[in-house]
Amino acid sequence: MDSIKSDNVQTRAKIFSDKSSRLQKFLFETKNLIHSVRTFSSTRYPVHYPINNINSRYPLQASSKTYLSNCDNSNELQVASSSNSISTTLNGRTSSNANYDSDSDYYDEDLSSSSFLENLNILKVDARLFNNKSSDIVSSLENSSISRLLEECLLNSESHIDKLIYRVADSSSKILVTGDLNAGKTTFINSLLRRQVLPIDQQPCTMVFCEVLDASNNGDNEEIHGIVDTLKYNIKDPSTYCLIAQQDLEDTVFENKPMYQQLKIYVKDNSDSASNLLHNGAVDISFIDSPGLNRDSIKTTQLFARQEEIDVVVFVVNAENHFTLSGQEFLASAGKEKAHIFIVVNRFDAIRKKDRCKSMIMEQICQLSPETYNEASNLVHFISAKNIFSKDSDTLDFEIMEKSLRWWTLEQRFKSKLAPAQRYILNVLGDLQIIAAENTAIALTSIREINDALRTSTPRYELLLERRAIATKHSESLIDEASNKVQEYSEEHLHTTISNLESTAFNVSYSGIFSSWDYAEQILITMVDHIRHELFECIKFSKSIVSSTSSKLVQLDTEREQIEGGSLKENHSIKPLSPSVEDKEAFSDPINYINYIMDDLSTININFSDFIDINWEKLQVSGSLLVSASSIFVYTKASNLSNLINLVNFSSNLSPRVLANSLVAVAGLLSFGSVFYLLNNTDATIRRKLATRIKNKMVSKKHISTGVRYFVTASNRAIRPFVWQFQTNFQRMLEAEERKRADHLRSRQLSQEAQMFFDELRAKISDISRNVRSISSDDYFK
Ligand SMILES: Nc1nc2c(ncn2[C@@H]2O[C@H](COP(=O)(O)OP(=O)(O)OP(=O)(O)O)[C@@H](O)[C@H]2O)c(=O)[nH]1
Repeated sequence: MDSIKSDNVQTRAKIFSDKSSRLQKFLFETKNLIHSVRTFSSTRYPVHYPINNINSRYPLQASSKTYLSNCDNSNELQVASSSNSISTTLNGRTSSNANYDSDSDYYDEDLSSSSFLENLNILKVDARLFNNKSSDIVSSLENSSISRLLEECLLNSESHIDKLIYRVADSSSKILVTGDLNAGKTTFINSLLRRQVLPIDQQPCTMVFCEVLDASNNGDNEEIHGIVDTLKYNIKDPSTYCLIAQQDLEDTVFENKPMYQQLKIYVKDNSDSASNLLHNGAVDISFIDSPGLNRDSIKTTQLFARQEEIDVVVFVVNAENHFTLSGQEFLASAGKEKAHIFIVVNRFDAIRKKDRCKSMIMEQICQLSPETYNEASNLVHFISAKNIFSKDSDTLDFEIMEKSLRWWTLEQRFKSKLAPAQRYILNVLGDLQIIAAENTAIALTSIREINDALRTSTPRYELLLERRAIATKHSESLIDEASNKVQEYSEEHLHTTISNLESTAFNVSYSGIFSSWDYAEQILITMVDHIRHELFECIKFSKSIVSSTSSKLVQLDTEREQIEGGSLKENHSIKPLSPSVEDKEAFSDPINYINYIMDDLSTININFSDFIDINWEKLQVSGSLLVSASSIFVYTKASNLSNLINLVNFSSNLSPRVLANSLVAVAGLLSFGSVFYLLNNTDATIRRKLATRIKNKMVSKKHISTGVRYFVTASNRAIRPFVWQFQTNFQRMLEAEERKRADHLRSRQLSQEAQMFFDELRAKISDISRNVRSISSDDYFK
């Protein structure tokens, strides 16, 4: 009683307010932390669950264990491990099995538990969800899916913290007054208010829950609100309640027609603040008068008492009846929620043998609620509520009870409002610590593995770069080599062909002067055909060069494939050139050009001059002889022979006749010889002349150089795809390697980011946990 007397409500209220605002701050900080984890998980790095440990007998993976052993204060994790007292789950709900009123060491659990992972709130929920029938589902879930589950849990946790913040900030307290029929519950409340607010009757009369609140909650207006649906009730929205006139209150309370779930009665209490319980400057208290317990009402009242807002349950016992069966049943049930019940044994004035009554009732309390019995001096009061209204009566017991109730309400307020929030923060932070430790370990492992992979892949990458440079150069040189070969061969071959063109027609038979024309035609065809043939020989050679070069490139690509080692998913290796599909397209241009040359050569017509040798020396001899012979012949025939002889006489001592005959014979012989000579070499002349003309045409039209260019270009064109493919394959191989390296670097950066994030998270968790734990209840309960 001394402690009660010395109780300073204002001081306690100040302590409460201080703790409340600190706790609110830490709730906000915890919420921000959870939010940051959720955001980090959804945007940067899917946070890992220690999912493999759910069913494991081992509490943590080695890495996490290491962390825990290094943790500056392992209690903060172990706080979360409290096996029986964890009242919250990470889906944001408070467990109905929570028993945070059971003792004052509610956050000082057995810290030696090694299997706190099994008690990880988040995982406990998930493990139950998945482990029932389909444990395979867990292992089949992608990390990202599990992360999404975590994000959902975190979101729920954030909204639960919002509720806790609201609850911690709420300065009001609710006292539920219940008990047997006619025990004097209403009289008790009226006595506390020092005012006949609620109707009283000798018969059981209260049919509805009536909450009495200070009018300051309703803008200082005294009003009675009949509420049909308490969940929808909004004091600012008149459509959510019915205004009940003061004179109708009695009928409404006695009959509750129409059916209200609850009445809210706003009253002004004009007594001084020290004795005003409703609005006493420290805590705003409201009283809820409930219908007397019977078969019909007990369940409803039990449910009502279980509500979070109910800080204190006052059980009113009729001293004359002691505990009825209904009363006993209620206490047994309420004891599961609230270990301590404030018991008011009323109508004590009507008891004659007070001590006997007291000891009998105390015995009953000892059986029904041992915790209450242990605190009986504060929690069990024998009073006469009615006496408050009679001036002569002794009200000391009532006043003591009143102080006790106020003290107990404040104490319970701490327990019901602050302690759950405190415990929730520690539990959530404990869970986050485990997740952070797991993720730090995973991030570190990942960084180590990536570094190893990068270390291994760097020499290979450098080798590939080197090989590519060599291979590119080599493949390009193969093209140049091929071009040079084709060029050299074609040029030499075609020039030789043109130079030796004449000899190609030796096989054509010459049948004499009268078939010279046919012979010339045949020669022309033969020579042009030969040129055509030789041009195609050049193409053949070019193709052979293409083929051998492509084989070399295939060989190079095979060597490349060996370096690749089958690391690429698709096979792009170069296929050897099939003879059947030798690049017709690539060689279509030179073939067209050959046809063009052929067309051009076909314009060469046989001329008369092709039969005449244009050798001037021969032509002079033959010509002079022919002229002499012809002159002699003409002179002899045209003038007369004597003249001729005379003429000869001047020049010779021969007899003129002999001389004339001789001249004719000589001229005739010479003329015949010349013609014979000319006609006798016609085939050679034709061959030479035609060969020369063809050659000249070939040279003047630059057919050889152009043709060679076509062959070189066509060979290049045929080889180029092989070179491209080979170089592309190398490039693809390098790109795959670069992609792998880029992936590694990206993953490493993410892992490093994650490591930093979780390191910081762990530090912040430690910080908040320490601060939250420092909000001890000790100073409050002294
Ligand atoms: N003698 C005596 N009678 C009391 C005392 N308190 C209440 N009563 C009487 O007991 C009767 C019932 O009182 P209520 O306050 O209506 O009882 P209740 O528990 O609210 O009744 P229900 O809610 O209807 O169950 C009334 O006639 C009161 O006058 C008391 O301390 N001493």
